[in-house]
Amino acid sequence: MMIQKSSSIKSRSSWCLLVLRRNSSHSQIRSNGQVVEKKQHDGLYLQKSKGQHLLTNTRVLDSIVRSSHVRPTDTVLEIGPGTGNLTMKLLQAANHVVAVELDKRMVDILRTRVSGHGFLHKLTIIQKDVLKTDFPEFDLVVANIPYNISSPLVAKLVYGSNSFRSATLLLQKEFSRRLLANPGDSDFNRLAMNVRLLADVKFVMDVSKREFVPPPKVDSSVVMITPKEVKPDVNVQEWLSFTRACFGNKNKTLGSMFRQKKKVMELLSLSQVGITRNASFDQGENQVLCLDTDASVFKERVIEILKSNGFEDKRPSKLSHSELLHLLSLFNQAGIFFHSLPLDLLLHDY
Ligand SMILES: C[S@@+](CC[C@H](N)C(=O)[O-])C[C@H]1O[C@@H](n2cnc3c(N)ncnc32)[C@H](O)[C@@H]1O
Repeated sequence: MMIQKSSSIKSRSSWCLLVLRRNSSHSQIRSNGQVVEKKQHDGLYLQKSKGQHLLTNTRVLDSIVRSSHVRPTDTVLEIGPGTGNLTMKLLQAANHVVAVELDKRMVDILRTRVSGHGFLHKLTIIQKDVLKTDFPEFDLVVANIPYNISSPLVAKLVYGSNSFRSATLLLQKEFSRRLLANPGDSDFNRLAMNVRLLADVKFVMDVSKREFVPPPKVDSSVVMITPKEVKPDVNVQEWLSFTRACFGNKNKTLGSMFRQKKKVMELLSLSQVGITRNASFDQGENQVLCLDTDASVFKERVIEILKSNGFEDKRPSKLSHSELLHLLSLFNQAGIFFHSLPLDLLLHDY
C-alpha cells in the first residue's frame, strides 16, 4: 500500500487532502470535519477525529517492538491497530495480539492483511471504542495510540483492573514529557502525579512527525510505563478525587485554592469531599455536615490543616507523592474524606 500527499491541499489548518493509492486504485481524502468521500474500490479516508496517523517507517516499528521486550509467550494488547503496520510486527514476536480498533474500515483491512500472512489465528480484534471496552487478560501493551484520547487511556491502563508487565506507547512528544516530568518541573501535572503514583515511566525514543502518514502537526515519543510492584497504601479512588481537588489550578497555592467559596461549594455539592465530625474536632457522633450551613466550617478546617502543617503556601505541582499522601492522611485524620466519584468519571476527567 502506498499513501502519498496530494498536491491539492486546500487548507493548512484543516486536514490535508490526501491521495491513497492501493492496488492501483486511488481515492481522495479530506477530513476537515466534513468527510468528502469519493468511493474508489478499497480507498481509505484517514480521519483526524480518530487520530489516524499511520506509522510507516519499518525501522521505527521494529525499534518499538524491540524496546517493548515482548516474549514469544506474550499476549499483547494493541490499541488502534489501524491498517496493521505495528500489528504485523507484533504478531511475529508474540503468542497472541488483541487489537482494539474503533473504525470498521481499518478492521476490515487489518483482517485481510493478517489473514494474507496466515496470522489470523493469533489475532483477536475488538471493534469498539477502547475507552468503553473491558480488556481481556494481556501481558503487555504496545501501541501507537490516537493522541486525542491519551490522557484517559493512560489513566485507564494505570488505574484499571488489568495487571500487565508494561505499556510501550507512542505518544505526542509534549504529552510524554509531562509523564516523564517530576514534581517542580513546569510541565508536571495531575495526570503525571497520578500515573507516577502507581507506575514508573521511562523515555524510549523520539519519533519525527515525518514517519507518519499523514504527518501530524507535532513530533512524538515512545515511553514505557511499568506498573510498580509495590503500590502505596492508599485508596486509589479517594486519591484520584483528592488530586482532582488539589490540582484545580496547579499553579495556585493550596491555601488559595481551598479558600475559594466556589471551590468549597463545588467540592461539597459534588459529594467529592465528605466531612465528618469526629473526635479530633468535637465529641459528637460522626455525621456528614450539611452543605449550606457547614461550608464555612469545612473551609476553616481545611485551611487550619493546611496552615498548621506547612501546606498553605505550597503549590500542588511542587509537592512529592509522599507529601501529598501525607496531606491526604492529615485530612482523613481530621475527619475529612474525599469521597470517590465514580472511577470512570475520574479517569476521563483530564
Ligand atoms: C495513530 S493511528 C495508529 C494506527 C497504526 N497503529 C499505525 O501505527 O499505523 C490510531 C488508530 O486508533 C484508532 N482509534 C481512534 N480512536 C479510537 C478509540 N477510541 N478506540 C479504538 N481505536 C481508536 C484509529 O481508527 C486509528 O486506526
